Amino acid sequence: MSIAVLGSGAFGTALAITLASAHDNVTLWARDENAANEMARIRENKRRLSGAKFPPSLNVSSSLAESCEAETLLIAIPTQLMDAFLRQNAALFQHKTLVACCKGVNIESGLGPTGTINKLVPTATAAILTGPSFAVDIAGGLPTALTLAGPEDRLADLQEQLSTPTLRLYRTTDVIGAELGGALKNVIAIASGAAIGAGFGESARAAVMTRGYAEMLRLANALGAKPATLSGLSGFGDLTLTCTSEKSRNYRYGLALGAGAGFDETTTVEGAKTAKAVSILAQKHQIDMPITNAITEVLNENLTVSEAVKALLSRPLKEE
Ligand SMILES: NC(=O)c1ccc[n+]([C@@H]2O[C@H](COP(=O)([O-])OP(=O)(O)OC[C@H]3O[C@@H](n4cnc5c(N)ncnc54)[C@H](O)[C@@H]3O)[C@@H](O)[C@H]2O)c1
Ligand SMILES: O=P(O)(O)OC[C@H](O)CO
Repeated sequence: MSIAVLGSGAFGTALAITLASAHDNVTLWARDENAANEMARIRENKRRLSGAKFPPSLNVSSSLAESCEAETLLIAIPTQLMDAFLRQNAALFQHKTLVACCKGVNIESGLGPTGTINKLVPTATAAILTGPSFAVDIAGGLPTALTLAGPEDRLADLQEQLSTPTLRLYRTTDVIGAELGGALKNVIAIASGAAIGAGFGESARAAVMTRGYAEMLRLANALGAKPATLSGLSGFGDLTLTCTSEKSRNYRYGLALGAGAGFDETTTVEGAKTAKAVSILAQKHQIDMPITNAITEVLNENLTVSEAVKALLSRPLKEE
């Protein structure tokens, strides 16, 4: 079985490293020819995942057509860029198994990664790989468990193909639940970071995480997800990791927001655009998502973090 990882950011590179350590015929595709040549030569992605050496068997290519000859294609580019990427290259993806490896909701379409694949490449089989993991941990061979969600008829084979001795995949057919868990937790991670960055303390962060989880569940239920999926790796598991670790870019972005500090705008922070996309979805489905909406208001510069907290605390008292 051949695998290509499309996108040589931190996550794509980490997945390619672990997959190539366990399987033959793994290719990492980078869109930039110079970057691909350098990675092939020095056996490392210095820019995105410095220090993680490539296994000798990992191929690196800047030819998308060649890379797409693989049977299974993992797409590891940020969510907001997937739409254009799939449109531009749709001819190469027909009848392929496309595994989305990103976490978010598209701000224009309101679709998650698999929804985007299904819309733009309907002949493909769409799956998603998501859950608690930092690229540096996966690439370093540290034990990691993720959720693989996809259609029943392909799922067990895919699970076998994409598992490695250190990367343990759990399967589910609840694609909506898996992708919503990964998308929504990033918004709550920004809120958690903001709580800590503004000096509100760890008890406040626990409140944000718990009430954030409650609103994640409300939206997921309304959109047809299974509650059990949200309590698994792709929901609760990833929420816990992302809201408590400074390795998370979403959490660090929140820290900077809370502290009124600057943040490198070129960093991938999926939760920022996803917050806005989710607020629109919540309004459409009439779901109460106060923390997500507060983050959207802060990002739109309609509220400061302190004003957002005041507004959250002054809501009418309610049952848990
Ligand atoms: N980094 C992690 O620890 C981690 C872990 C789990 C999941 N993820 C998810 O993986 C996804 C990607 O994140 P990342 O950490 O790899 O981001 P990154 O910022 O490290 O890299 C993004 C990559 O996408 C590439 N890219 C952008 N536009 C492209 C296009 N049009 N065509 C081809 N390539 C393009 C960039 O060149 C870059 O290499 C995100 O959804 C993120 O949530 C990341
Ligand atoms: O760095 P972040 O915030 O994108 O988080 C990375 C992963 O999603 C954690 O599971």
